[in-house]
Amino acid sequence: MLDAVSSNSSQFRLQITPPNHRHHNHRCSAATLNFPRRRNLIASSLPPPSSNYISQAILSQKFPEGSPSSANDSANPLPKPLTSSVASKSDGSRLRVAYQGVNGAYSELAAETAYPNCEAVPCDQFDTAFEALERWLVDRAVLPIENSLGGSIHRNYDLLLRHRLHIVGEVKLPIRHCLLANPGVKIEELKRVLSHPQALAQCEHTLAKFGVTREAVDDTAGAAKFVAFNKLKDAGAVASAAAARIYGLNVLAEDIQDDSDNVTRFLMLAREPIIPGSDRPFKTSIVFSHTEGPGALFKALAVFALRHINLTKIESRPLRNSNNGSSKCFDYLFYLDFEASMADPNAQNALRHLGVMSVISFS
Ligand SMILES: O=C(O)C(=O)Cc1ccccc1
Repeated sequence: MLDAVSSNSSQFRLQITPPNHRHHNHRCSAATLNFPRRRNLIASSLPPPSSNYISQAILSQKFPEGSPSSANDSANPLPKPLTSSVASKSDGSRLRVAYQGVNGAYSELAAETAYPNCEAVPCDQFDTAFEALERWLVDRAVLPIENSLGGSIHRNYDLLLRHRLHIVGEVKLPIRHCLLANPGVKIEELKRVLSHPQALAQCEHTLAKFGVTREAVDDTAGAAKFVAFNKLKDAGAVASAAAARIYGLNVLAEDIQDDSDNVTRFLMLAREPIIPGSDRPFKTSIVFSHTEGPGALFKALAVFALRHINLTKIESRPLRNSNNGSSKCFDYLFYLDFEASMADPNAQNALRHLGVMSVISFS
């Protein structure tokens, strides 16, 4: 159930009460996946692979209508045409962009950077933001996916697969953390510091020097709000300077991240995919799985290397419930980002090859 809940700061914050077993049908239940049949997979209706060896799904792009295909590839039909993405609302109203956290969170800043003049909508949890998008309560959702110090935000990779949404853009934000406390409180008086786990990890060494214990909460601005509203004297928060202004806290220390070069990459999600073009650089995200075999991953990556397509990121996540009672404990999903548009036949062929490879390997 999706409810709009009024928060103390006079704005709405979305909360969802999940019905029991809500996500059960989203779990992976077999050792191999046939992505195109799984409705929770985000974008693509790629033709089902002919074997279980490699299956794949496109996270961020689909093939454009009428895209060219070479004679060699004509046996393998292209996925269905795209629908167009909505850049701004036709009635002139502001784009509503859901983010996890409260006013002053970095994700809010990411939303405003990606969509200037948008209405950023705070949500209790990521699931809430995603469901708000799925239920047309908002037009976009924003999701932090990786940080230059803390690495990938694994939970958010998993979330991408649990929802039928499309990646339509990304922003990279420099993150400058501050240590915040109530007016009059000195650093020496702080016993604990509250923040998002990623923020705490990014400031690990600095916080260790201050001799405080770290307490993880849902978001940085939420930590600041909690410290302020409870007028805590022994607790501070790691959050942005904007959060300090919003909740009336003092900035005790600036730039407390362990490395000044601290950047977080956020994804923008929509219900509809964008139409990939060739007018500007595009990036495509896919997810695929493969079964065992020497060099399986090497061969999968080679389809891109052979075509001089640059990979920008690879991440693996365990495939849940894939064990099936066998002695093998781990199967993986691979998330891959590459620098090419799906309007580019070279990229189309690479993905076909990824599928075709499975036929070759099994025959
Ligand atoms: O908690 C926040 O403010 C977020 O938006 C998540 C986050 C936390 C730390 C760095 C970047 C994003």
